[in-house]
Amino acid sequence: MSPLQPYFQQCLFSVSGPCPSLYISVSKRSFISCCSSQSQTAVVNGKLDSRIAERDEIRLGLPSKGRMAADTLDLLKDCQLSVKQVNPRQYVAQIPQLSNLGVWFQRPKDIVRKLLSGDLDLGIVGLDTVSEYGQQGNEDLIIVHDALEYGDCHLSLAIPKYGIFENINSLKELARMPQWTVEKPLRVATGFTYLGPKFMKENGLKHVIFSTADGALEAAPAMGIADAILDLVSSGTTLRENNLKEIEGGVVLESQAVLVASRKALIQRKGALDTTHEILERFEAHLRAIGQFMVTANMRGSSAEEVAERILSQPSLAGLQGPTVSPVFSKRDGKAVADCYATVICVPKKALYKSVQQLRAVGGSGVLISPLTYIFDEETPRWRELLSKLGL
Ligand SMILES: Nc1ncnc2c1ncn2[C@@H]1O[C@H](COP(=O)(O)OP(=O)(O)OP(=O)(O)O)[C@@H](O)[C@H]1O
Ligand SMILES: O=P(O)(O)OC[C@H]1O[C@H](OP(=O)(O)OP(=O)(O)O)[C@H](O)[C@@H]1O
Ligand SMILES: [Mg+2]
Repeated sequence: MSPLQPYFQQCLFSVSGPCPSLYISVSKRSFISCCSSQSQTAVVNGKLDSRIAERDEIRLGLPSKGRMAADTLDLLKDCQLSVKQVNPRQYVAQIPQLSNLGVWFQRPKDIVRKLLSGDLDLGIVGLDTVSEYGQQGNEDLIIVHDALEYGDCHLSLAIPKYGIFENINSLKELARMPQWTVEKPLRVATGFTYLGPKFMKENGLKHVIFSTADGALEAAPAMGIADAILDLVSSGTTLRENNLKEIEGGVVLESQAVLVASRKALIQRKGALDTTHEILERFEAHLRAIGQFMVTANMRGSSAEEVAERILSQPSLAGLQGPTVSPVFSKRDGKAVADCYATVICVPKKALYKSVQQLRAVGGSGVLISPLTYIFDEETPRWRELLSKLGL
């Protein structure tokens, strides 16, 4: 029997107050996943007990399947944080570089729920999932990195291109349509039952009702089940193929993969903040590096300054902080003499060929190009931001 079971029996639906999202999750969604036996958040004698579960490992939740799964593993691999998973059906794995961390594969929405319940400490999911299942505004979730640069999509309202909607192209026009009344509200099909109503309310649409389904929502208008849908869009193909259109002002949220953490875990769990710092630094340094190449070349010249001046005369050769120019020594008459210089610069991928041409134009030869793994800068702004969100 879990140590919390007696509490659950006494106060099954009294988990509220400081943690309202837990209450909503319990009443509207999966009770079991929110009230895991390992979570130590419970109301005892009217007080919130917010101790975190005792365990030695820090837990990172990663998507077990779906469109985020492979890209998440690729990102970690590119950051030299490869996940060692014996086979894809095994839901627990390790990252050898982070010895105090265990990886748990879960469905994206369960990652967010388990962060809230204290069963996970860190997770990687889409911002849409955090916003929907983390009930934005909940103080216990912190976005550590908000732009991991994959899983891009947006949550958007879409209506049919035909019939009464033919000339409706904005949310304002949709709201002004005389058709929507108390008796006959606008019917919206969505899987986003928290963000959907919130968005409509914020935008002053009064007569709206929602229905929900797990997928293929784009069929709902043609089936006569709904007037509009609210769903994720990336390429726009599914909308187009189902004769639907997005409207001005209808985007609820722009989303991409994010690193999210439990505030409680960062503050209370031993090692969690240090591990988060390392993951954040590696992500930042890698994401900074993927847009850049390192270019090295030899340059003849009379001095390092003269070579640097020639390089800086070219618009694409400034590098991240100006070019590095170092003497290359050869022995002449028994003496070490520098008559050639090596230059190293970082060049954005899209300017690569232009940079090579410009290097050659100012006397560069033997140009070598290598991909960059990391660019570690000074302390990242995201880390400072995280510390300030934690009040540290
Ligand atoms: N075109 C897209 N459609 C849906 N999700 C997308 C799209 N592009 C990127 N994503 C991201 O991928 C996530 C969906 O991943 P996945 O399909 O694995 O989850 P899911 O469908 O919510 O899971 P489940 O099958 O458990 O309902 C979204 O939350 C979003 O962040
Ligand atoms: O803009 P697009 O690139 O066409 O992508 C959008 C579609 O992709 C997702 O569905 P998914 O493939 O997950 O299928 P489902 O709706 O059955 O879950 C989403 O729910 C949209 O239907
Ligand atoms: Mg899906």
